[in-house]
Amino acid sequence: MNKNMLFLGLPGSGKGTQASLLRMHHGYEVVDAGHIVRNSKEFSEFKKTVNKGDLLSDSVINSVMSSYLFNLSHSFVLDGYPRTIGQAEFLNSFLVDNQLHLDVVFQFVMDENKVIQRISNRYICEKCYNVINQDHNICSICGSKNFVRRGDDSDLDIVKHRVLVYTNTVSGLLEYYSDRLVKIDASLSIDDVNKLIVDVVLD
Ligand SMILES: Nc1ncnc2c1ncn2[C@@H]1O[C@H](COP(=O)(O)OP(=O)(O)O)[C@@H](O)[C@H]1O
Repeated sequence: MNKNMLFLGLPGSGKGTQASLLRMHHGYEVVDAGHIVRNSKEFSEFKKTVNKGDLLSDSVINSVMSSYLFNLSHSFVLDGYPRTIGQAEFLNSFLVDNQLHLDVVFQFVMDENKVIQRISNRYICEKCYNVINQDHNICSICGSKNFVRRGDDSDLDIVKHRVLVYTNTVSGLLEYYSDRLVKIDASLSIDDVNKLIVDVVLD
């Protein structure tokens, strides 16, 4: 059985790109918290917090994520959830109740200045919010050719704030998951990062 995993890493460190590759090539189910938040019917209520670069409260995000967690069955990638100990504990009790297991936690390690630079140049698909690889002019998920900047990507101060929020919250999670943590150098090429992940998670 393929291993279930969680991605931790700064915004812009390539988590979404790697999750998409695992979905396309290895049939992984991807749970992308940011995507779920931006597509949720309550987004108008969340927009102010999201566009400031702040986290939604644990109770709000746990409730938004619940229905997606209920659909988890086999090999899954969690991207962007959990981000706090409160969320990790909520997830853990859900997994235990449903006889599921989180096998590996990848920490995407990358220099803050590099991710800030990457985010400043990043575009997403207007239709499905997939991150667009700059070499392509068509969305690999839905085929749309219309790309936009994300509200929370467009302002440098907000990007820096998201980096700070990540740095302040991740240390607790690194400790919580220390028994299954694997660090990867996220500044390597997309293919090389993919190989590192695949080597660990595929049996
Ligand atoms: N696990 C979470 N806990 C709280 N808020 C979240 C969570 N996941 C996503 N959000 C909200 O959605 C926003 C966008 O998420 P995401 O696209 O994953 O951002 P980033 O690229 O900054 O990691 C976050 O800045 C936050 O406001």
